[in-house]
Amino acid sequence: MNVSAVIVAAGKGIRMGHTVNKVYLPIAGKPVLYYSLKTFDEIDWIKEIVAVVSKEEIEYCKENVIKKYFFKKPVKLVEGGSERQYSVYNGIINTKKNCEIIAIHDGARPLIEKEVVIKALKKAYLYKAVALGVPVKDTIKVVDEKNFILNTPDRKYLWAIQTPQVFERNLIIKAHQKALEDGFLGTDDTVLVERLGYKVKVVEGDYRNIKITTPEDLIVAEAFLKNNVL
Ligand SMILES: Nc1ccn([C@@H]2O[C@H](COP(=O)(O)OP(=O)(O)OP(=O)(O)O)[C@@H](O)[C@H]2O)c(=O)n1
Ligand SMILES: C[C@](O)(CO)[C@H](O)COP(=O)(O)O
Repeated sequence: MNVSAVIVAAGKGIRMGHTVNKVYLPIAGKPVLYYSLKTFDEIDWIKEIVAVVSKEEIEYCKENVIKKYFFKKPVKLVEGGSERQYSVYNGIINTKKNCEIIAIHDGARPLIEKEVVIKALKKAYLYKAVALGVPVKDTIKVVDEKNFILNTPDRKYLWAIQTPQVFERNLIIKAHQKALEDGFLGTDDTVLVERLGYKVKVVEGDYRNIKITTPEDLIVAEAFLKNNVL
């Protein structure tokens, strides 16, 4: 397999409420982004890693993550955009043209496991577009603007979607370009492919593959790491 990984880390981490971008905050002594990169670095099918970082943090990332920790593969740093979708787009167009498959992952999901990524890559060869996800555990309500419940979707059809999301290179570039043309902004990458009329397969992920978003997520992530469950 010839796979490129695009790891997006150019957000601001506003919900974390910290002065430092959350992807550089430590978990068990190492930056969040280190763990996300490491998993992809260890997978042989992945031939290149493109990390998307904000312009002001390129030097910081080089010094404090890329040079400081040993990665087997070179990590190409490219600039992010004002929205996650624009950061992803800049990442995917900077992958090598000969890669067949692109795995897009949030730098803010450090607990992703190698075996889970490999499962998603295998399925991507079959289905062309896949996303990891887990069945939701809570009951989900649709509410109106005043928080009155409008309806209760049947939980057996509801999955919380994670990353990596894995696609054929041409398909995901086409989906992003169409979204750009239409001024459509999605909260993940599969929605852009859905808009083209393609079926996207959800592959069962891992409840531990949390996105570091608010301060308590750092505590949970550290607990998982310290309990040696990864
Ligand atoms: N303009 C952006 C926004 C987000 N991301 C990345 O997309 C992932 C998921 O986004 P999210 O958790 O929303 O991160 P932030 O945008 O940093 O968080 P917040 O919304 O709290 O500011 C993160 O790895 C983040 O760095 C990015 O590369 N470029
Ligand atoms: C892509 C994602 O991680 C899938 O769950 C998520 O949608 C990112 O959302 P955010 O708005 O950037 O937190």
